[in-house]
Amino acid sequence: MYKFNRQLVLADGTVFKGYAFGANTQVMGEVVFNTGITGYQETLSDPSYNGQIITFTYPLIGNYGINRDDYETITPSIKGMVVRELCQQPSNFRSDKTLDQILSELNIPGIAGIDTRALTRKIRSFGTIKGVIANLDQDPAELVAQMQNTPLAEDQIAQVSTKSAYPVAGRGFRVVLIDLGMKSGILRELTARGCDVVVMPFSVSAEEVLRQNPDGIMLTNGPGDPTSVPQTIETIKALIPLVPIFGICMGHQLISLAAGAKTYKLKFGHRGANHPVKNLLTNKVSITSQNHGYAVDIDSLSNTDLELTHISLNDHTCEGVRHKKYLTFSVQYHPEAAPGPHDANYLFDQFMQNMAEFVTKNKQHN
Ligand SMILES: NC(=O)CC[C@H](N)C(=O)O
Repeated sequence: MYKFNRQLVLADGTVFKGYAFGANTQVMGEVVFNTGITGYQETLSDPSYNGQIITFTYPLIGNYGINRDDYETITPSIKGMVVRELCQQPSNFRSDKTLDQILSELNIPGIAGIDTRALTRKIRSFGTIKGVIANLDQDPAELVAQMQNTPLAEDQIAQVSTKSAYPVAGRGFRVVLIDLGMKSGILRELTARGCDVVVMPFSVSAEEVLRQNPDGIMLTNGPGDPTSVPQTIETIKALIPLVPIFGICMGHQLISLAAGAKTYKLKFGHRGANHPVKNLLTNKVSITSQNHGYAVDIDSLSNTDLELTHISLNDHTCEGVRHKKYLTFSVQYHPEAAPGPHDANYLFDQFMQNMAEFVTKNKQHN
C-alpha cells in the first residue's frame, strides 16, 4: 500500500492528504476546478491559470500523456495540480512523456488520490479559496497563517505578457495582438486565416498600436482581475472608435470596462470544455471552452454603447457583447477552442469580415 506523503491545505483549515507527483516543492495559489474530460495539457499551459492550483473533476488524468503540439504557452505558470487518479502509463501515439514527468521538469507540484468531488463541492458552496500544496511534515495551522499573510499577486498580466513587441509575419490583414497572457491557439487561428500579426505587450499605448497601421486589434485572454490594468483599459478606450477589435475572455472584460461597464468576481467561475452559451442574435447554442473567474455585469451594460450578444445557459451571466456603433465585439469564452470544442470558431471569421469592411471603407489604396 502507498503511504500519504503530500497534503493540500485550504485557507479555512481543511486538509486533504494524498500522494506526491510532479515537482517536490511547496506552493500557494487560488484553488479552482476544471470540468473538462480531456484537455489537461492545454489547461496546465493556459496562462490565464497563472498562480492557480487546478483541481480536475474528471477522475482519471494523464491517460493520453503529454505531446509536443498541444501546449498553449512555452512556459506554463500554474502553481499546482490536484487529481483523483494519476495515470502513469499513458497510451496515445502522440504521447512523448507522462504528466508526472512534465510537471517535474516545469517545477510544478501535483497531488493525487484526493477526493476531488468533496473538494469541488466545497469550492462550489463557499467559492474559490487559497490553498497550499506541501509535504506532510508541514504543520497545517502554520500554512493557514502563511496564507492569511500572503495576498494573491496583483501584477498577474505583467507576469505573463510579452516584454517586447514581435512580428508573426503573414500576407493578409495586419492585426495588432495585445498580449495579456495569450494562448497560442489565438495566434494559430489568426495565422491560419493569413493574418500579418504584430504581438505587443499589455502596456502598449494607443499611439504605438496605431503606428503599426492595423486593420484590426485582437485582445487576448489573461490572468487575474481585469481592473488591475487601467492603462490597457485607456488604450482600448482610445482604439474602439478607430479600428475593429475582437476580444476574448480578459479582452472581453477590458472592452466592457473601457466602454463604461462593470466587472465582478464570480463565486467559483467557469472552467472546462463543456459550457453551453446562447447567441442571442441567432438563438443558437454553442458548447464552449471556458476559463474565467470574473464576469461583466449585465445590468451595467445599459449605461454603455455595448449590447449583450451571448449568455451562459448555466447561470445566465454575460458571455458576449458588441458595440452599437463600431466594429468591436467580444466573448467571455474561448473560440480558439483549445482543447475544443470548435462550435464558436466562426467568431474569427466574423473578425475577418469586420476587418474587410473596415479596409474597404477606410483604406482604399490608389
Ligand atoms: N481566460 C481569461 O482571460 C480569464 C480572464 C480573467 N482572468 C478571469 O478570470 O475572469
